[in-house]
Amino acid sequence: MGLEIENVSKSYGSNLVLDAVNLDVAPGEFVALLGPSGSGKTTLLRIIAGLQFADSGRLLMEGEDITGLEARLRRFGMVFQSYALFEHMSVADNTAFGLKMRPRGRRPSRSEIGERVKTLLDMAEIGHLADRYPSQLSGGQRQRVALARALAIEPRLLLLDEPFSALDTKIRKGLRTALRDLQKRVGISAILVTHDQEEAFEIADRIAVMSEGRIEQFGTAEELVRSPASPFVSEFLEGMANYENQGAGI
Ligand SMILES: Nc1ncnc2c1ncn2[C@@H]1O[C@H](COP(=O)(O)OP(=O)(O)OP(=O)(O)O)[C@@H](O)[C@H]1O
Repeated sequence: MGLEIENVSKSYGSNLVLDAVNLDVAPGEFVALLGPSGSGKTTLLRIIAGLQFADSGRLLMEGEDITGLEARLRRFGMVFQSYALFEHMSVADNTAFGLKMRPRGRRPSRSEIGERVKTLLDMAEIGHLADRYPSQLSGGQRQRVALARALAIEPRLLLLDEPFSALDTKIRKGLRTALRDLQKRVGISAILVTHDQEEAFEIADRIAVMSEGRIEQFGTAEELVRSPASPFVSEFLEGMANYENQGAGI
């Protein structure tokens, strides 16, 4: 069942930013929202997160209507480009934060929290950094902490908005693999916003190509390349490939 997005529209004044968007994400599936700047990717992700609300349409998570549910009640994990870690807390404490904040009845014991944090940090390959502070980490390591922290609360869905775009090429590639492995091992559904075709193709099971507030095509990388649904999709993918071949990209 996963996440179902039905006819979601959103305008800012007279600017229609999302135009009756439909999308479904299966349990355990990794979906990328790929498109040029201004196509509505971030707005759609923020609506899924509950940080913004659609003007019309519905969102269902595991069959539950979450359209009007506030963000903190959705149990979604989030990682953004500049994810603010708590600078005065160690990596382990940052990761444990969401669990420690739970009301007493739903809070795991100290030792359970410790175990879960250790497992996640090991899975994110930063177990050896548990006692460090964010200021002592590289950008890539910080994003690994952000990822472990987002997953610690056992979210129903993982939302990622250009999480690696501030990092350099080599580190980004390593993180893509780490993200993909972690997501599959945890078995969670995930949605990644990116304008980077290589990133989308490498990580996602299916890719939604967006343009001007609409999903032009939703399919696997192979489907998009083999049978693009519109001139926009073929031109967009071609443009990206040329850009990369010239050595200008990624
Ligand atoms: N708070 C806002 N108020 C007014 N217009 C907005 C607001 N947020 C976004 N927009 C507009 O909505 C459109 C879609 O923006 P959005 O950030 O969703 O696109 P995007 O595909 O994520 O782009 P980018 O890759 O540059 O982040 C843009 O035209 C943008 O200017």
